[in-house]
Amino acid sequence: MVIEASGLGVRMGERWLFRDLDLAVAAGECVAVVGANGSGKSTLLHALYGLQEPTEGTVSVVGRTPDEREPDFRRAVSVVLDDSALYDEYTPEQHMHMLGLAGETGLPDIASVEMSAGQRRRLLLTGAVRREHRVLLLDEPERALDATARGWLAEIITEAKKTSAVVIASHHAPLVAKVADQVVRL
Ligand SMILES: Nc1ncnc2c1ncn2[C@@H]1O[C@H](COP(=O)(O)OP(=O)(O)OP(=O)(O)O)[C@@H](O)[C@H]1O
Repeated sequence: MVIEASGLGVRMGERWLFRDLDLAVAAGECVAVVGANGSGKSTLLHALYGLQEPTEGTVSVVGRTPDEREPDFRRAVSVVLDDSALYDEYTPEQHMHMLGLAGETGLPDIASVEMSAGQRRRLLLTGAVRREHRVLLLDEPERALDATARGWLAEIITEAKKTSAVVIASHHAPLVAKVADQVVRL
């Protein structure tokens, strides 16, 4: 298994967001985490990336305890967790170049700060899926995307699944129905 969690639980103050959660995701599989606002979906993704210490239980991703500061871990794990990972002044091509990638993104050749929310999201998603990875973690990837881009999103996740283990948190039922092999409801 590329991603394994056993008896995982996170408590915020007095409240357990989730508890006794077991997860096993192999390469070629996508798990969709669904649930109401505030149910703990982002927190679970953060635990898989080492940004949230579990209160109880164990997590292993690519055979390691998640730690986003660790270069080998970062190399193996591609994420889109929020919109903060762009450089305001950089164009799409400059962002791809920074990731060691070339190629057309289909996005306008303007600084990311001038782009719409949906265009920025497409740029983040493009960078995440094009770089080599064994794990893909996407938090509400459908956010700000129009109908055409949502279709594209389902395609890039399906493509990414061919080589990696994928976990998405999503509120978009059609996307979950298209790409998920397992659904975890929080
Ligand atoms: N650093 C923190 N300190 C205290 N509480 C937090 C912290 N981070 C998240 N929470 C709380 O944990 C709960 C779960 O938050 P989380 O963002 O994981 O939910 P979510 O399911 O992703 O929600 P949404 O669908 O709105 O994105 C929320 O009630 C939130 O207020």
